[in-house]
Amino acid sequence: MIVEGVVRVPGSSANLGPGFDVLALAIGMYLEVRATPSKNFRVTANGEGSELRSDANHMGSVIAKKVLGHDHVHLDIRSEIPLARGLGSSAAFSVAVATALGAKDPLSLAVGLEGHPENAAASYAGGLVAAGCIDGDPIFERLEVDSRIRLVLVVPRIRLSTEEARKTLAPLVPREDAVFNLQRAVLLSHALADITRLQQGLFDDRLHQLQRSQLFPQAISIIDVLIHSGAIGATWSGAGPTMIGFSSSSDAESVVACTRKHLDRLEIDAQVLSVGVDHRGVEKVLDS
Ligand SMILES: Nc1ncnc2c1ncn2[C@@H]1O[C@H](COP(=O)(O)OP(=O)(O)OP(=O)(O)O)[C@@H](O)[C@H]1O
Ligand SMILES: N[C@@H](CCO)C(=O)O
Repeated sequence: MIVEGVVRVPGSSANLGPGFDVLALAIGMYLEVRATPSKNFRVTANGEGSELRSDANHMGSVIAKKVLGHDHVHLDIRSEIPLARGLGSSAAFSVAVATALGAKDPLSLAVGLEGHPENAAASYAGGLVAAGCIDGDPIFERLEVDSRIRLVLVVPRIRLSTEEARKTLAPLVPREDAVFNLQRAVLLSHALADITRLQQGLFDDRLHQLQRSQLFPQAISIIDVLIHSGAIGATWSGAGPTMIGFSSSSDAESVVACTRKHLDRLEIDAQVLSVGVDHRGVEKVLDS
C-alpha cells in the first residue's frame, strides 16, 4: 500500500577508498518523495534530477510497475543529491520510491534495479555499512562510526557516469593488490569508529581509483588539496567525480575554506561543502 506522507532518504558515498563495492557511508544530503494515486504516471520534481523526463522510462515508473503492478502514481520528488557525481543518487531514489510505494523489501528492490548494494544499504539503514549479495540477496552489516567525523565533499560540476567509470577497470587484479585493499578495507571499517585511529594510508586503493583517473585526472590534485587543507584522509566518493575528505567537526570549516582557496587557484570548477554522516537512513518525515 502507498505510504502516506513524505519518505526521506540520504545519499551515500561508496568504497571509501579500499572498500570497493563493499563499504559505504550515508551522508547528510537528502532526497524526499511523496507518492499519491493518479490516473497516469506523473512526476513533479524540485532540485537535483528535476530535468529528467517523466515518461515510461523514468525510474519511478519502472519501480511502480514492480511494486504495484502499474504506474498510476504521482511522485513528488525533492532532491539535494546531484546525479552522476558519486553520491548515490539512483540508490537513494530507488530506496525512497520503493518505500513510498509500500514495497515489502525496498532494499532488495533497489539493489535488483540499480545494482550497488553498498549504496542502497547505506541509504536504507544510514551510517556506515559493509554490504554485498549472497545468492543474489542483499546482505549488510551496520558498523560503528565516530560521531565526531564530518565530511568535506568536493563536488565537480562535470558528471561522470558509473557505467563509463567501471569500463576503465581491469577484469583481473594481481593477488598483492587484492590483499592490499582487503587489509585496508577491514582496518578502515574498524578505524572509522574512532577518529583518532584514522590516517591517510587507510584510504589507499589499488583496485579502481588509478584506472578511473583517466576519466578525471583532476582527482589526484583534489585529494592532495583536501589533505593539505587539513583533512585526515581523502579519497574518491563512489565512481566519482566527487572526492570526499574526512575531518573532525571542529576542523571541517577550515578544511572547506582552505580547499576552496586552493581549488580556485588551480581553476578547478567544483562546489566544496561540509556534511555530516546520516545515522537514520530511510524515514517518514512530517509533511513540509
Ligand atoms: N533524483 C532522481 N530522480 C529520478 N531518477 C533518478 C534520480 N537520481 C537518479 N535517477 C535515475 O538513476 C539513473 C542513474 O543515476 P546516476 O547517474 O546518478 O547514477 P548512480 O549510479 O547513482 O551514480 P552516482 O552515485 O554517481 O549518482 C538516472 O539516469 C535516472 O534514471
Ligand atoms: N562501488 C560502485 C559505486 C557506484 O556508485 C563503484 O565504485 O562503481
